[in-house]
Amino acid sequence: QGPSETVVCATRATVMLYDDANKKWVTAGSGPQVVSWVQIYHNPGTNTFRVVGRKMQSDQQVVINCAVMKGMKYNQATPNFHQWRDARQVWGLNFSTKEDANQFASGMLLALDQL
Ligand SMILES: CC(=O)N[C@@H](Cc1ccccc1Cl)C(=O)N1CCC[C@]12C=C[C@@H]1CC[C@@H](C(=O)N[C@@H]3C(=O)N4[C@@H](C=C[C@H]3C)CC[C@H]4C(=O)O)N1C2=O
Repeated sequence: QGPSETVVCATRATVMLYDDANKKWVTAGSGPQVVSWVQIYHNPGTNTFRVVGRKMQSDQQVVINCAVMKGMKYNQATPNFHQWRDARQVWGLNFSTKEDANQFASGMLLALDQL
């Protein structure tokens, strides 16, 4: 979180990327598939939002740092799996509970609404 950013929402999720070449989902980041702490940051100065996720393990590896683009379609494919496209790839969030999923989705929809 930068100095001028506030946190819109924060949940646990496994961050995934769609490997278009092999038509399969892979977990983002290196090493074992672990749950990440995924936050949406807002920079009120520039009115921009980004999704930042860090693995909930010792190295806190950043596995997603993705701008929320105006007009982006946030697809709640299932109650526990939500996905969206950015310029280069498709991101997926696998939530352990519907509550976590709803919490994140409401933060994302709020962000999209303010762009
Ligand atoms: C127009 C457009 O872009 N459409 C996109 C979706 C989209 C629509 C609108 C706006 C943005 C976006 Cl992103 C599209 O369809 N996409 C985006 C890339 C992938 C996919 C294309 C084909 C495959 C077929 C199966 C399906 C899929 O992946 N389902 C999941 C799934 O198989 N899994 C994941 C969990 C649950 C399921 C829901 C966890 C791991 C794995 C598993 O269950 O083991 N697909 C997609 O979602």
